[in-house]
Amino acid sequence: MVLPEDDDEDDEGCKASTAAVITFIKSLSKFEYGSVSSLGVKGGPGSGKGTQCEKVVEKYGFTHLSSGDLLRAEVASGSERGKHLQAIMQKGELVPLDTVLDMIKDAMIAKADVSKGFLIDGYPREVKQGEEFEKKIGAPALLLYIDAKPETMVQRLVKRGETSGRADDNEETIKKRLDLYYKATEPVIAYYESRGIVRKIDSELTVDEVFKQVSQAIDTLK
Ligand SMILES: Nc1ncnc2c1ncn2[C@H]1C[C@H](O)[C@@H](COP(=O)(O)OP(=O)(O)O)O1
Ligand SMILES: [Mg+2]
Repeated sequence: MVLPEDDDEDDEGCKASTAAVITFIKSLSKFEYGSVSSLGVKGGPGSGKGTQCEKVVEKYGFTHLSSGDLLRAEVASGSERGKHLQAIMQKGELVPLDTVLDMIKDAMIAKADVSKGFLIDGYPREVKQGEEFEKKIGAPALLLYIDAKPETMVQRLVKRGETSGRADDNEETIKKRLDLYYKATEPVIAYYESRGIVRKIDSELTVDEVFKQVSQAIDTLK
């Protein structure tokens, strides 16, 4: 899936300054926050990533960056890129690699001076995205793997769909998203597992019990 050419209009002009800011972020996070510069949060749709991230933000002062939320905000803006993205997301497909990474990068730059760390929720979806993230931003300190059974995820999403207004919280799209999740995400988990940074969180429990495990994982970084 390729975006229209004119999306890259100002790309060249921005590249140099973006690179400088990213270098600045990296040195800043190393200097002030040790290794807690970015934390990946993975798990299937409906596993509870958003719910847990919200609690981490509250307790640890991290900034929550959900790739899905960033994309939905772009759609809500009504831009040409947003319209194109909406069509892809409605089908339950993955949006182009560079688009998501650029949005995450921009959001990190915007919060670099006020954030204690970043929760990168729902990204990378594919190993290739993970490699791109490391090239352009840096390796995550930890990967929280929010693990729930497929039945649990479907059940939670159907329920969320009653109030979320999300175009993709309907049963047909949910099934597609779960299929895609298992195909694309398991290699991603394996990729980070080989580096020893995955912390598996049992998300079949209550929100608070899940959060206890999440907190323990984050506390090991201090
Ligand atoms: N541990 C838990 N027990 C019960 N419901 C939960 C839960 N964690 C999250 N939920 C609910 C909240 C949402 O309505 C729905 C999906 O959660 P979410 O945080 O939006 O998931 P995700 O961001 O991984 O898609 O399930
Ligand atoms: Mg979410």
